Amino acid sequence: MKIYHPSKSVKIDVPLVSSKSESNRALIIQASATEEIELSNISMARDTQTMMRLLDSSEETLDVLDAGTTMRFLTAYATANNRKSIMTGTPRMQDRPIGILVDALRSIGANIEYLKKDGYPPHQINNFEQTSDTVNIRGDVSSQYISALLLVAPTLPKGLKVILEGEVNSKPYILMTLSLMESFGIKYTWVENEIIVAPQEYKSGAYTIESDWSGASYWYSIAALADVAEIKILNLRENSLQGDKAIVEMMKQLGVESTFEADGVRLTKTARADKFFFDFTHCPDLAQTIVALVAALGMEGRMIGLQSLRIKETDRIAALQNEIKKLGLEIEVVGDEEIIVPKGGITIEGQSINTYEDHRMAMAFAPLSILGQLEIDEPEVVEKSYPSYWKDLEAAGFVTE
Ligand SMILES: O=C(O)C1=C[C@@H](OP(=O)(O)O)[C@@H](O)[C@H](O)C1
Ligand SMILES: C=C(OP(=O)(O)O)C(=O)O
Repeated sequence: MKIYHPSKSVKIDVPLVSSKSESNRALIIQASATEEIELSNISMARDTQTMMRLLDSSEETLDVLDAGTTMRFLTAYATANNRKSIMTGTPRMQDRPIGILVDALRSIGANIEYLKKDGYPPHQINNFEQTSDTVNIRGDVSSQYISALLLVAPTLPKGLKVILEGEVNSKPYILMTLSLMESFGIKYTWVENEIIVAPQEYKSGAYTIESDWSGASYWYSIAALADVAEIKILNLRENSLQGDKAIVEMMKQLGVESTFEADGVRLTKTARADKFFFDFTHCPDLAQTIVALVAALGMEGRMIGLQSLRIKETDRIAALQNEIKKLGLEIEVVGDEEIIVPKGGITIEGQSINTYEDHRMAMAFAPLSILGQLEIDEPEVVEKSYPSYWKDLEAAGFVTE
């Protein structure tokens, strides 16, 4: 699909998609509760629609497609509810590790077998009888394993003590899980590296899902690149549960100021710093937006804390390196966790971007089409988290054909 922006002036109130991370947690809580839970503004993201469909399904095989949270949260949920299931997904999902979660569930009494490769989906969940109230789990691969355990913890007969080992990455996602649990009456303690959740029931309540801060990042990139930007993103809150609100801080270096209003956040252009630096350990989903943007602005940048990018929808470090190279700039990758963008700049006009079946590759590069016409491969990948992305961009004056 070709995309360009004829005027480089963007004036819009964006009706952003709602958060798939909040939605998928809230849906597991709703399914685990005996009392009524009312959820509003559930995300239209495919990952959330898949979660809803599978929670309602009576089939034995649960195919999550490419949804990481759906795979991890449903693995723990099916186990805790003694729901005999085969968990599977796309070929890429079958290459995304799940062994740390399966080992944790096995250590408290689950009987789970791998059907292809040890440590990876597909896997079969058999019977579960809780034999222990304590799990030890490393926190440096994916926080989703920890959130998955916590969401079911109150419903386990013995409750759960989760002992976190080593570094904990993506920590705001764990805090989001606990905050949402707390909204439905759950008490917990987190002291040093131990999170304790006693057996208890989720209480009735209502919750409105916030818009998606990860999706907001593409609008910040548009604001930074446009000549004129009058952009307001609707339904974002200053006291968000989402760690990707870190985009507000990050974009101060990249020339965009945020002002919170009652119904959303207003973006204004300001001066930018000479060099960009940020640690993405706790907000990995923002990395592609920012690497692409810094390259497009011709700035020098250093991004660290990127270790989880290699095991997401694609190897995102390799994907960024390949695509930015096509635009004429060699980014430097240091080990598995750091990218250095050299000062210079890129050429956009007439170039084409491969998206590697990764929604964030498409969404992170599309804003660069303010600077020239781009071709974006497999535009439908955005369905995973932000199905109305292209429609929203068209409303902001982008032309797609
Ligand atoms: O819990 C969540 O909702 C998520 C956690 C993060 O994954 P990791 O914990 O694997 O970094 C993030 O990348 C993903 O998009 C959503
Ligand atoms: C990594 C992501 O999602 P998940 O891990 O849930 O597939 C993402 O949305 O960028």
